[in-house]
Amino acid sequence: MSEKSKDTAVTVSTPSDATAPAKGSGGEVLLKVTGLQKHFPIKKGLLQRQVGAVHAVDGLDFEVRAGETLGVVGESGCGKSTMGRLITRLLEPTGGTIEFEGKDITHLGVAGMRPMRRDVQMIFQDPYSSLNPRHTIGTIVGAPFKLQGVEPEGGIKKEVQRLLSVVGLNPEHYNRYPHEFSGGQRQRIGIARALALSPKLVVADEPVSALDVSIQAQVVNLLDDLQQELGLTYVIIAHDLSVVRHVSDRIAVMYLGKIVELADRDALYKAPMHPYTKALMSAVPIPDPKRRGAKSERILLQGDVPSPISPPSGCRFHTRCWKATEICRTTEPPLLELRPGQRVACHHPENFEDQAPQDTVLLTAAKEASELLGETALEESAETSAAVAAEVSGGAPEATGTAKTPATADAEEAEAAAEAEAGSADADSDSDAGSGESADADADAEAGGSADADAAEPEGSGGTGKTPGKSSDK
Ligand SMILES: Nc1ncnc2c1ncn2[C@@H]1O[C@H](COP(=O)(O)OP(=O)(O)OP(=O)(O)O)[C@@H](O)[C@H]1O
Repeated sequence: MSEKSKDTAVTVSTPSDATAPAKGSGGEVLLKVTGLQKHFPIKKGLLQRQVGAVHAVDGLDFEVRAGETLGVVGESGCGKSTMGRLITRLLEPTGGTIEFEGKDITHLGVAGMRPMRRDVQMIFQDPYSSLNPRHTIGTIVGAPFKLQGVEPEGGIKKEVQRLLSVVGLNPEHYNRYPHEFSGGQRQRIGIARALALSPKLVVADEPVSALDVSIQAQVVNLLDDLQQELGLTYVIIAHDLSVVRHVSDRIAVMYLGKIVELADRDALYKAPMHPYTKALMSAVPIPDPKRRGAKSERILLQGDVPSPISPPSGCRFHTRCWKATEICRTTEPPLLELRPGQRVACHHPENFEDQAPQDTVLLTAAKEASELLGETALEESAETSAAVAAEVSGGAPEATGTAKTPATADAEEAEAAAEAEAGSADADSDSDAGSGESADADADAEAGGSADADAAEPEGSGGTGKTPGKSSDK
């Protein structure tokens, strides 16, 4: 455990201590998602006839292993939150399957889900709306016990106070109301509520994005500590790559309802293979001023994310990709494990041998996108792709990625409800995007909703001090 843990107030003593799996991806598969889809119908007219659908999540395959943290990143609207709500079963999937500990929970009803609610909890983004202002902290954190009919040893009050100290809050504040706490503290209250029933999997949707930067680090460190102490498994959804890098063992990059790359954290940051991942990475500021000068080319993606109502054909990223060729427009690339532990859905991956070397003519959109790139970035990309291709195939790089720089390529014309369980409150699939979190706090309680924080953060709560810049130590 890192040094930060020593100075935190995290003093946990649960039976899970002894059995907490080592941090990493070596555990058993806890959650397995196959072909997961969520299409929100678009209805119009008096008869509310369906005229289309928002393809929010469109065929996800991944698994989460016990004890690991899977980070999920992507631009706004790519379906991250929908994915989180699907795997916690706050939304009913349109297609695909979700297995938790080997059990198919894809279409379990409210009663069937009840026992599972203990094992899977969710932390929401907004600490201000996820706690009922009329209830005391004791009532909020103790609600899951009542909803599940669980009587902890020593009584609910004692257990709630223990949970408050676990998340770095003063147990004496049991009778206080949410407005008496700072945002950071409220986030901790939400985390305490999520932990009440000793879940196995915690899905945190943007757990720190509403917080002041200085408080983000504390909450991230608290989550980290709790994972180590309690052997938790996390799926952490965030758009901030620095946060994701800090907390994750593996990272899934989403674009327009699909996973385009799924890899171990270090591999992903060292050698991203999907051009979209590369572009996302290039947008992360380099904190070290000495390194800022070097390789500072930014890949500026042109335009907005296309509409999920009618996503582009083939590879969904082709309308914004500087490497896109005809095959990208026509054929969807499968998510393939091109390197051990690194799955990528791309015909022309970075840092790897080209998957469609015969297809060398850039699309018009690709040429436009490439204008925004620094020459050096393109050259470097071509060079590394060619070199790796040579290494992998043991032969000459020939007409692989090298042919795909704008300088050498020829032009060519071408053209892209929820099942609201106790916790979901509102979350009706067809009508409310992210309302689950803003809804009634009690409702979230059973599902495990909570989360957020801000400045101040007085009573030396857990996870103080460290910034998310601790890089490799997680
Ligand atoms: N209940 C709903 N009804 C219709 N469309 C929805 C609903 N919920 C989400 N969407 C749409 O699905 C797409 C994915 O939304 P989602 O909130 O999952 O994305 P996200 O990646 O989490 O974005 P953000 O980071 O902004 O929250 C968006 O286009 C969104 O408008």
